[in-house]
Amino acid sequence: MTLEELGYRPDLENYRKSHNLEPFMIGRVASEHRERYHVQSEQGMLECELLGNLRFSAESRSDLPAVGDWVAMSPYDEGKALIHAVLPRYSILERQAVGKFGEKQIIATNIDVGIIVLSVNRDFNINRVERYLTLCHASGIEPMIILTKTDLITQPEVQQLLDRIRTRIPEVPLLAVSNLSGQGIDDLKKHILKGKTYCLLGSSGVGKSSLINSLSGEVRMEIGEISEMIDRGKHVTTHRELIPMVNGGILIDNPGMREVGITDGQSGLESTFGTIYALAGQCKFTDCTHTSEVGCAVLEAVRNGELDEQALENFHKMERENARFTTSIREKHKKDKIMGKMFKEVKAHRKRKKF
Ligand SMILES: Nc1nc2c(ncn2[C@@H]2O[C@H](COP(=O)(O)OP(=O)(O)OP(=O)(O)O)[C@@H](O)[C@H]2O)c(=O)[nH]1
Ligand SMILES: [Zn+2]
Repeated sequence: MTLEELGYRPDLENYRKSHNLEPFMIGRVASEHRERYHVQSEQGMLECELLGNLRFSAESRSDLPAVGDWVAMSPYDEGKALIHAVLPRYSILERQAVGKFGEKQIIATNIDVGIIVLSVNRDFNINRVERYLTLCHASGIEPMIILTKTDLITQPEVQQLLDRIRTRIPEVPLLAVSNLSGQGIDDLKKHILKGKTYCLLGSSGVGKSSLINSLSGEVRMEIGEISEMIDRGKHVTTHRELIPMVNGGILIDNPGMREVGITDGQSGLESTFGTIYALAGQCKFTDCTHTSEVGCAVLEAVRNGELDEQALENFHKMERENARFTTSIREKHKKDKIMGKMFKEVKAHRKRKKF
C-alpha cells in the first residue's frame, strides 16, 4: 500500500520536510500492545519499538504512538524498525481512562469521519446519537449517521424514524441501510472516499461488524486478522486495526473503539446543541441555566414546540457530566502539583542532611 492509500496527506509531508524527518521512513500505526507496535508502511507491516529517547521525553502516555498515528521510523532488521517521532495529529479520539478518574486515554487518532450507527429496533435512541455527535465534535471528527436494520420495519416506518432524527439533528449526513437485504449499502459506499479514515461508533449489536463486512475492501476470514510475511518470511497472523474499505477508504476498528462514548466527559456540546446555544443568547439573564428562569428563551422554545424537550433534557444531563469530568481533571492537576512540591522538598531536605 502507498502512503496516500493509507491516508497520508500533504500537510504531514510538509511537516516531515520542515522537521528534518526526511531520512526516516513513514508509516501508520495499525496496532499497539504494551509499547510494541505494528506499523503499516510502503514496505508492508513492520514490527516496531520506541526509540528510548521518545519514551523518556514523553510527558504522558498521550505523547506515545497510538493506533492511527503517523510515525517516523528507522528500519534496523528485516521487518523491524524503531519509532523516532510521532507526526502531529489532526484528530484525537479519547476517553476517560478506566479506573483513573480525570485521566484520558487515546483510542485512535487521525480519523476523518465518525460513522454513528443506531438500529431501528431496541437501540433506536436519539439521545445516544447526540452523545456520539458531541464526542465527534470534541475530537475533531466529522460525523455521519447510519440507521441500520431497515429490513425489520416498513419503508414508511423507516422514513418516520429518519424524520425524527432529522428534526433533532438537522445538518449531519444521514442514511438508512440494511446489512441483510443490502438496501442502502451502495448509497453508503458512495460516501466512503479514498484516503479518508473512518471509525464506527454505536452500541453493541447495532450492526457495526456487519457494516464492516458490507464496506470492507477485501475478503476476510475474521475482521482485523491478516497474514503478513514478517520475520524473514515466517508467516504469522497479526492483529490489524486499520482495515481497507471500498473505494480506498480506511476503517479503524479496535477494542477501545467499541467501548468509547457513552460515559465520557467531553466538550463539544456547542456544536451538537447549536440551537440551544443560539437561543441562550436571547435569555433574559446571561447566566441562565434554562431550567426555571423567567425570560428563558430556551424554555420558551420548548413551550412553543421549536425545540424538542428531550433534546434539552439530554443537553442538561451531558452538561452535568461534562462539569463533573472537568472538575476531576482540575483536582487531579492540583494533587499532582502538591505531590511535585512535596517531592522537591524531600529532595532538598535530603541534600541538606546529605543522606
Ligand atoms: N435484520 C438485520 N439484522 C442485522 C443487520 N445488521 C446486523 N444485524 C444482526 O444484528 C446482530 C448484531 O450485529 P453485529 O454486526 O455483530 O453488531 P455490532 O454492532 O458489531 O455488535 P458488537 O460487536 O457487540 O459491537 C447480528 O445478529 C447481525 O446478524 C441488518 O441490517 N438487519
Ligand atoms: Zn435560558
